[in-house]
Amino acid sequence: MTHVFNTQPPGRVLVSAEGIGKSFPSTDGGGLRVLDGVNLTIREGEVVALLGRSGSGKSTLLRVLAGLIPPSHGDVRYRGVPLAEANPAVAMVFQSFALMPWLTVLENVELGLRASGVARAERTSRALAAIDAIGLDGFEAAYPRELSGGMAQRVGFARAFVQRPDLLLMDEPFSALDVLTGENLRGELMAVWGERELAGQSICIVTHSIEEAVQLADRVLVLGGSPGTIQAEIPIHIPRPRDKRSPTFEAAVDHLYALLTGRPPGSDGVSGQPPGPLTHPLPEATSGGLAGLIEIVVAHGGQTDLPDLADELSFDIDDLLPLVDAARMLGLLSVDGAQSFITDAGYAWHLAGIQESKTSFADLAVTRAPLVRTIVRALENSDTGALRADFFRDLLRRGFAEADAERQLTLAIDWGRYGELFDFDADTDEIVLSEVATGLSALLDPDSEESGS
Ligand SMILES: Nc1ncnc2c1ncn2[C@@H]1O[C@H](COP(=O)(O)OP(=O)(O)OP(=O)(O)O)[C@@H](O)[C@H]1O
Repeated sequence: MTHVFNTQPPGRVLVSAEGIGKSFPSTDGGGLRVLDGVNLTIREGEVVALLGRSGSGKSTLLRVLAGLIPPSHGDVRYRGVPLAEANPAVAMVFQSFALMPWLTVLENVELGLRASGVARAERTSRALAAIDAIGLDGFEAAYPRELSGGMAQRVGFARAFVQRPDLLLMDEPFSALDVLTGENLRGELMAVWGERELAGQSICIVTHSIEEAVQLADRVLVLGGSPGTIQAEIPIHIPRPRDKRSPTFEAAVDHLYALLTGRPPGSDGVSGQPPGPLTHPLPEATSGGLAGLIEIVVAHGGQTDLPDLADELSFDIDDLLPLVDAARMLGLLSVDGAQSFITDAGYAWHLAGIQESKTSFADLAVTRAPLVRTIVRALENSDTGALRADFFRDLLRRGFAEADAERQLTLAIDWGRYGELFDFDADTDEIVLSEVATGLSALLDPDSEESGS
């Protein structure tokens, strides 16, 4: 396969989205706002990455751009014309491959062409060419169950290429694959795209991997906040093929890391919003995970570069950042740009014996983790020191989708149990205050809320 890389400057606007907002109905009957005021354009011939953490609305935005779901506000235009339904000039590649198990590779690839009425001879020759281009030659008669994940995703790509789309939309296409397979397939995708014969003219890829975004994109749009907005647009002017070890590549990765941790260099501190369980959710980190992170940072001399650490641990951003966020929420780590530093409280927690470390964790959780504080306060105000978990579920459903609300409660219970603040009785579905927590009531002084961030 010849590796001719696309070096054309971006052309005319292909897709534009203006003022996009999207809400979903929430379980309490209100609306869950997922996107707000999103503006973006995708031009002919460019690769755009939508980078953001889990839940930032990336997949939702991609589906809106494809015309698969309507926005609640704003509009999407394709070559200047408002999009009212699924855009036929767009092809999609999904993380889950989404192949038809009862069809062969060739039939799966032909499927879209058959639906759009392409004659048999043409669809077979186009499908065979696409299969060949993505390295699946010889597997035409195989069924999806006979293929490895990497091969199955090649079918996903072939099925998209064969449509000769103007725009290829990809939703985390490599994240279900092992690291090496993902790396290979990324390289091959870019080679096929460079040839321009089969691939889409433009690519928009959703990813939560910073390295993947820098590897592939001409522009990275950083999605974040709640509801999600585009928080930064970073052009990547690194010639292709890109060398991950080059200083320019590393500098771009560090810059995006700093943006995603939400702390540009020199600005670690408390956020402006008053902390509450709905505005300051608990990051996805268990007490055990936190202890592991602090241990590793101490082993690095108390300071570490986050992208290097992620690399070392073979973590991607979704694995590492919630841990870092949780450690920062509890004041165990501070973050400046892409550097993290252990704090005095972090050292103290690390060095403490088992009981002492539980007590200091309890102090930090009650003063700095809004949901834990809310639970302790509510339990203290109940006659029996116990409340049905549904009481807190109802509160959380006002700000989160069902699964996220449950996740928040599970995390709070893990943190509360570790600090011996409260316990959860699965039989009665009750959260019960512990004696330790009763002794912490002084920390629940309203003034102490300001210390949470
Ligand atoms: N059809 C839906 N109904 C209700 N809520 C939804 C729906 N689709 C998405 N959401 C919610 O919207 C939020 C954003 O989801 P989305 O999948 O767009 O985020 P994401 O950034 O792609 O996350 P991930 O990387 O985890 O896939 C989540 O809280 C999700 O639960």
